[in-house]
Amino acid sequence: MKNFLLLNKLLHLYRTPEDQTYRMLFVDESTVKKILTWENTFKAVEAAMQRVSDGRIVQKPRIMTFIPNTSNVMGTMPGYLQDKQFGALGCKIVTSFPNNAKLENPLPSVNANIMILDETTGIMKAVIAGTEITTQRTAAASAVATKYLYVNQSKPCIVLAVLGTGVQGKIHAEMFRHFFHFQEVRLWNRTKETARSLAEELNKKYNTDSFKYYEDNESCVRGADVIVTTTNSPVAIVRLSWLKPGAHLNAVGANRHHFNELDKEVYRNGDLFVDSVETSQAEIAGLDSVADNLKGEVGAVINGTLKNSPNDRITIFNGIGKFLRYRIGVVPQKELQILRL
Ligand SMILES: NC(=O)C1=CN([C@@H]2O[C@H](COP(=O)(O)OP(=O)(O)OC[C@H]3O[C@@H](n4cnc5c(N)ncnc54)[C@H](OP(=O)(O)O)[C@@H]3O)[C@@H](O)[C@H]2O)C=CC1
Ligand SMILES: O=C(O)C1=NCCCC1
Repeated sequence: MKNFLLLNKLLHLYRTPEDQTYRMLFVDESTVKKILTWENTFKAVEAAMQRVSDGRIVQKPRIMTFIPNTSNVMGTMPGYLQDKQFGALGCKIVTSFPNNAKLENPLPSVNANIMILDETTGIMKAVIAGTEITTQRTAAASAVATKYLYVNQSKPCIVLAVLGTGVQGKIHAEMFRHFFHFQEVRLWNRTKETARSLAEELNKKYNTDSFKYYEDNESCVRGADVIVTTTNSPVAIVRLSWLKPGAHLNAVGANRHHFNELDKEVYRNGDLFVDSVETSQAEIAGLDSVADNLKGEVGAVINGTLKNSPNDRITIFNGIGKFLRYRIGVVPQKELQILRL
């Protein structure tokens, strides 16, 4: 992290000496794209998960505003972290409008902005475009969970199956291959052509033939070591009988239909880990029915206060998405000149 300093330090520079108020800093999407790296996003998410489990946060379940008669939703995620280096008071607003992807000129279906407020005055200091941060952060959360629940157990990273090849499917496929060196990355999508063309695009980009297109979800999942689901599917797209003992799953799809991409039997026969027990209990419909399978937080595994599952157990990570995950480590000071208003 040599070139990276933290946003809160940067923001001190915006205090004007005359009136001691802050100028508002706006960091747009293209600036974020220039300065974010997968490595730093991974480290930020890893640190944030640890802090959630250390109890060094104030973070209530987010407020989801469902827009009637549509599948559109706005999530509001306030949070506070007391920490000299990483401290933050802020709020992310994220929308999920699934039909954006089908527009004549497609837009991302998930869009976000992050507001940062001064911890002593409560004055807003910055608005940071949060769509790329959300994209990378979500895949990094799955990657951190996979590292601590699966890879660190010396389990094989040969075959990755990615179900759903929208924005999240694509970044999961690329990031997981980058971090864990999967030999084969299988891609399945409801609209088959999208998976086929993504496999082609990624094989070309990385000069490889490891990205494989699959016609049906069952054959995509059978034999996979790690499975990622990134769809809006309201019904299960992964069944227990397709899974290898000891496989790891990251269930990312989280719109109106939290918790539905994996068949209930998968949860009943697996160990479930989350990023925050408190917010997951509030948000994940049906969690009560598999309460015995909820083992705890990934951060607790990282901190060493929660034991990993036995090697032949199926493990599942359900990430909900948190303001604090976005806040830390996001803006490198090296870009100070670019960001100075
Ligand atoms: N947990 C978290 O923190 C986050 C969760 N998400 C969630 O991840 C999911 C994917 O997001 P993103 O990639 O940005 O969205 P995209 O719109 O880019 O992709 C949506 C994907 O879902 C598939 N899909 C939609 N409806 C169905 C269905 N009924 N059955 C099967 N597949 C379906 C689409 O397939 P097709 O091409 O056929 O339409 C496409 O592959 C969403 O549920 C989103 O809310 C996203 C970001 C953060
Ligand atoms: O946490 C997030 O960010 C999201 N959660 C569910 C909907 C899309 C974005």
